[in-house]
Amino acid sequence: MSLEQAKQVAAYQAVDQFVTNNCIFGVGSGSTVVYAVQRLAERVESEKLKVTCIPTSFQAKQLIIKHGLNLGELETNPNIDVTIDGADEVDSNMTLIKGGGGCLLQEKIIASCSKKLIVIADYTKDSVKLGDRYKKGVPIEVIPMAYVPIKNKIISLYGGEIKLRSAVAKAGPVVTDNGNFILDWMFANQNLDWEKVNNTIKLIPGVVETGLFVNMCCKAYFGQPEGNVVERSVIEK
Ligand SMILES: O=C(CO)[C@H](O)[C@H](O)COP(=O)(O)O
Repeated sequence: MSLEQAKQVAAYQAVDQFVTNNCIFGVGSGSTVVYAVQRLAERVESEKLKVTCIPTSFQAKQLIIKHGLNLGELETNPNIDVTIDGADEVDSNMTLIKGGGGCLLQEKIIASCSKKLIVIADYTKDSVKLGDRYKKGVPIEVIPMAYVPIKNKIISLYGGEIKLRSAVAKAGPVVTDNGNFILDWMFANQNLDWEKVNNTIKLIPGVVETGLFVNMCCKAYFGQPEGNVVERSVIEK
């Protein structure tokens, strides 16, 4: 089974288990979410479901419109029932790295307004410690004028290496949906307390948001090479 098929089975299973009639549904971003929206559109059509979709990015909004789904706004729907989103890496505590696609800020806002955040991913995202599998580091969205001091402060606090994310089909940096830059922090120490790190980095002036999602995700679906899906839930402490 290809990686794409692994993404698809995870997405379909999550949508089948979590989307119900009249729900307010947060739509994540990335390539795996494309399959979730496809499945949602099929179910809305065949079961005549009423679902209001709240996007986490320009891409998500386009997907909702393309599939003829009901597009809502956070302003009028601040209480989201469930959000289904992708992730770049999920560790054994269900801490996530997100933002590989550059949409982390709106993704975190939507996740924070959701009763449940469900992750869908292929098996390559399932790891024990952050950095085991995802090698591009933690994305950090920053105000453009502050990217150099922010970079220096993070390095002096925790070490590692930081790159300003470059655009692919444009000269210069990636500019997010919110008009900001992204720093990718390749941390050197995998044994950090990610909650503390997230809180500390967020206090640096000019940092808008980090791609560390700590204590936010309650369940993850990982599509496997054999075609089955492994489900992992947060263990209550
Ligand atoms: O956080 C994200 C975008 O900001 C994505 O959800 C994450 O990068 C995973 O994407 P994909 O499903 O394409 O692997």
